[in-house]
Amino acid sequence: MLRTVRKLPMSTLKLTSLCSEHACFRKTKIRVLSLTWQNTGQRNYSYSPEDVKSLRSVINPHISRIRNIGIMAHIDAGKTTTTERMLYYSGYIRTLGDVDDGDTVTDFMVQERERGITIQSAAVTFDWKDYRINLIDTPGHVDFTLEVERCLRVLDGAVAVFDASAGVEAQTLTVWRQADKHQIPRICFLNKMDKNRASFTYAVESIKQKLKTKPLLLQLPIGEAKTFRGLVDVVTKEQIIWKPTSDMDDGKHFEQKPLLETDDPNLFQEVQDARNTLIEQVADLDDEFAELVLGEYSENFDLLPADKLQSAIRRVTLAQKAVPVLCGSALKNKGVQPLLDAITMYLPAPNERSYEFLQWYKDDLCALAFKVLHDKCRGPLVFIRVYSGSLKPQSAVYNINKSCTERISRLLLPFADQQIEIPSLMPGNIALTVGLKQSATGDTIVSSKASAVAAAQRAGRDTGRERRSSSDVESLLLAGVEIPEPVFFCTIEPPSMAKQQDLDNALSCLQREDPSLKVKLDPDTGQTILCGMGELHIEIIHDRIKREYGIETYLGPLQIAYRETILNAAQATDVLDKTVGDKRHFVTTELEVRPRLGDKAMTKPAIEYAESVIEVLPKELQGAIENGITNSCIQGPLLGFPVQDIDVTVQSLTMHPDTSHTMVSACVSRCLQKALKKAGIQVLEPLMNLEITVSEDHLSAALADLAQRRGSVQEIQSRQDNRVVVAAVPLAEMMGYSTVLRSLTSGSATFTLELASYQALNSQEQSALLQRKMGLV
Ligand SMILES: Nc1nc2c(ncn2[C@@H]2O[C@H](COP(=O)(O)OP(=O)(O)OP(=O)(O)O)[C@@H](O)[C@H]2O)c(=O)[nH]1
Repeated sequence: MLRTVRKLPMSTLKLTSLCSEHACFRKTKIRVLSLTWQNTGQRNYSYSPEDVKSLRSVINPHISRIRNIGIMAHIDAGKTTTTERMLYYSGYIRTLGDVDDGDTVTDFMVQERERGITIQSAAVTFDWKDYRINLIDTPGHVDFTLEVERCLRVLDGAVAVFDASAGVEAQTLTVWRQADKHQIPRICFLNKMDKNRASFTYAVESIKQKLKTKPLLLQLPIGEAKTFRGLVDVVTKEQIIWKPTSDMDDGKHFEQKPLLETDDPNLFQEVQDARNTLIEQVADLDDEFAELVLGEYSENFDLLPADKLQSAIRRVTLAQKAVPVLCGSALKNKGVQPLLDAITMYLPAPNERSYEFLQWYKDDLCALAFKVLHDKCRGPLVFIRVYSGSLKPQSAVYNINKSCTERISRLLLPFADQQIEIPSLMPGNIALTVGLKQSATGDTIVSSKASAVAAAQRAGRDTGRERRSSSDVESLLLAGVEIPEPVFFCTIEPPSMAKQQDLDNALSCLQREDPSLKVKLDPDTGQTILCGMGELHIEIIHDRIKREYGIETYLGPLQIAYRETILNAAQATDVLDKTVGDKRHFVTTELEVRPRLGDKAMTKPAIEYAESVIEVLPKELQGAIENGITNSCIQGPLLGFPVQDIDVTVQSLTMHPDTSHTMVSACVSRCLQKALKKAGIQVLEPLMNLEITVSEDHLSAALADLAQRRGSVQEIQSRQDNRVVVAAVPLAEMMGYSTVLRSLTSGSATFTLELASYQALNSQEQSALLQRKMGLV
């Protein structure tokens, strides 16, 4: 984040269309198309159109040969650089891209290349040895955490990349927890072993302490920092040394041979000890292996064949009992090929993961749309992962989330800068679809509405519930990712009213790509409001509207998304009596509100009905009442911020038989506002977890600044030569913090900011805020 802005890409040339030739694949046509959205740099790809033949075998590989993996880490740990090396060694690209030169394959958005950070996850498909790897490079910046979680949803395994000089950093913890939630087996890659302060031991210890996991050391580095030149495979006791060749030091060539005692007696002993420890660790976690070790090989672990140990490591990794640890330096081209081998060897194939929902679908199609891209010529391109059944072009599919049937016109496999049109997509695989107009990121796609209902019924039976209605379907199926409420918002205006429609279109396209972006209308001013996860998030959206949609918009000042809650219980009544045409709408209602006590902030009110109401209330009216209550909570009575943590009881409701549901909602909504006002409103502000990594020299300046921001320091840790300050600070005090911290620390410090909770403003702060909002100060 505080890294100096990196160089602009040299070229903004559009990739020329490579080919649209037709080639035969078992009587089926395969077309190779160019990627039109990767329009910011000319790359040198290995697969030329003539190579289409070589792609035939990869179209639908056997499921056991597929690895859907993600690369995740703290910002700047080296995910994109590692991915770029993987693509190079696999033959996907012929020249190595560099994040600092802005010409990597996966960071293809202009903003990513300019800033040197990953914003959108990128999905690339390549082959390593006999395996198909679908790899997703995820963003490290905390504003894009949701993008990471969305991707984790479709991954079978992940590589967590660490900066070996920093160990576990703040964002690593967040993504690690997300991977725990989705039960994703992982491998750790200690990158940047060439850096001055790189320490294998320190990084491993930090994984043990902070991630509370059991690291399995599968490699030991040969040398550290400047002297880092290779590694030893602890399982096979082979040393792998990268030696620059005369013409190019691209890491393609390395020497792999057994490590002998005469090569380096100390290292030999270290490896011997590490292997014994590894065997003991794995035996502790895997009974089958323990039996083997205690039986045949108890006298001499040296005789234990490497493949037996590898199979056992695979089992414990898949069971998430431990995590293999590897090391290297992606930038210096060391350690990436063994990492690729480890991905194929230790991470699961799609059929080795267990998904509860699969039993409900049997062999029917069940797929997840996990990413949307907008292509100017072909409209939305939706990335789909198939879990069961198969997908074919020119077929109708049913989107459960949107309750609509859509048509897939084509299926494309993204391979380098080409897209290969494919005849079908089998379980476990990932591809791009053309033709889906409604589907958005996170939607569940099945073959038809009937198949969704059948799956829901099977699920209902399995869970011992009553037959479910079709409206219950979505709650049963592939759960999307929980989208946190945005903490920042601002108004956005087009240059003229004539451009409003274009802006609305651009925003709806961007929202389909990114569900963490929220757009709403200010009911008082009619202005469009943009809500995002952080300053960077909003900045990037603004920039994309300009560059990708050609609209120069004006953003209002960035504002904090406060919340409102109530201090006491209160009751209110309301009467609505309105005649529209010849119909009289008449409702009376009485509501009670109470503060809800609980750990988790909830913006959705808990709604109950008094006995007397529930006895006479027609079922269909319940929806209208609940809409009225929920809508009223979107805008609190004091400042118009969402109301959280309240319980509502509908004490009474009477109505004239002709009264429309809309009028019932309106009456309930108005009554709730009255009750909230009577209950006394407390404004809550977002409180953030802040983690600053700063050198000893600049620590006091950073702390002094923090004190002026109402920050409370919780802990100061040591991380190698740096200090890590862990603090809680109100978001309102953090506007423009990156600029201030940069100048205070000469650009050497970094920080991450993440929502912790909402805390009450004291009465002084609350009235000052009220005055500011009313324009009185
Ligand atoms: N010394 C050293 N630097 C590296 C290594 N790998 C990456 N870097 C540098 O670290 C910086 C960040 O690298 P990226 O690959 O963009 O890291 P990232 O994790 O993808 O970053 P985000 O996408 O922004 O989260 C760049 O300046 C890289 O050149 C490495 O092995 N050694």
